[in-house]
Amino acid sequence: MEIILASASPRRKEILQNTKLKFEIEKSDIEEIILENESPEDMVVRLAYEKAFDVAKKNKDKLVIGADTIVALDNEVLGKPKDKQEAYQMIKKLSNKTHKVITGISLINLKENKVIKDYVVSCVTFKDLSDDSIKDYINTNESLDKAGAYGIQGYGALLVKTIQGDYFNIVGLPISRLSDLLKDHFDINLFYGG
Ligand SMILES: Cc1cn([C@H]2C[C@H](O)[C@@H](COP(=O)(O)OP(=O)(O)OP(=O)(O)O)O2)c(=O)[nH]c1=O
Repeated sequence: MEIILASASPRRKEILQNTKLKFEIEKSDIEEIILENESPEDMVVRLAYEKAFDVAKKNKDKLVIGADTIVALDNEVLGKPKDKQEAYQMIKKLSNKTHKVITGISLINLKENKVIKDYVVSCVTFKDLSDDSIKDYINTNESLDKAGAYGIQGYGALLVKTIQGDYFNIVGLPISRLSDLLKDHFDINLFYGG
């Protein structure tokens, strides 16, 4: 079965490219709308599904993979900051606390009427950051396209005290869970690619 990753994220592409899987990229153009009274977990699962479904409609015989990542501090969802000022506020909020990074994944093959939805949670504890170190981080310019305004794969690693759970989930694609879902539901083995 041909596979499409419904994502414009270079990180997701890179993580999946570290396996033997052959896939194409086709990005979805859904609007990421936030609904009131929706839990962070429900939200990422819904958005991952909407991204995958948008691409699956145009590719009914293919298997489409969608994902969405957010940062949740208590019950507040931190998505991508709109500017450096908001990025600064987000990092300040995360300082000296533990937050969840949640990635929703959805696998859709409309021909076989299969829709799989799941999510993975990792916990990240930030150091007690000084205002100067937050400023230094914002000046790296890596905040703006990332949930929670940081990238653990870059300078963001310097903000982190500990992590619990799957590192790749924090970067945007929980490859270990995805591998289980592909095997269990589609008989696809990432060690071999097919
Ligand atoms: C917390 C964290 C997030 N991120 C990224 C992962 C996601 O790409 C991004 C969250 O945005 P998403 O909306 O999940 O994804 P995207 O817009 O980049 O790509 P697409 O919707 O086309 O699939 O934040 C990191 O790269 N590192 C981190 O440490």
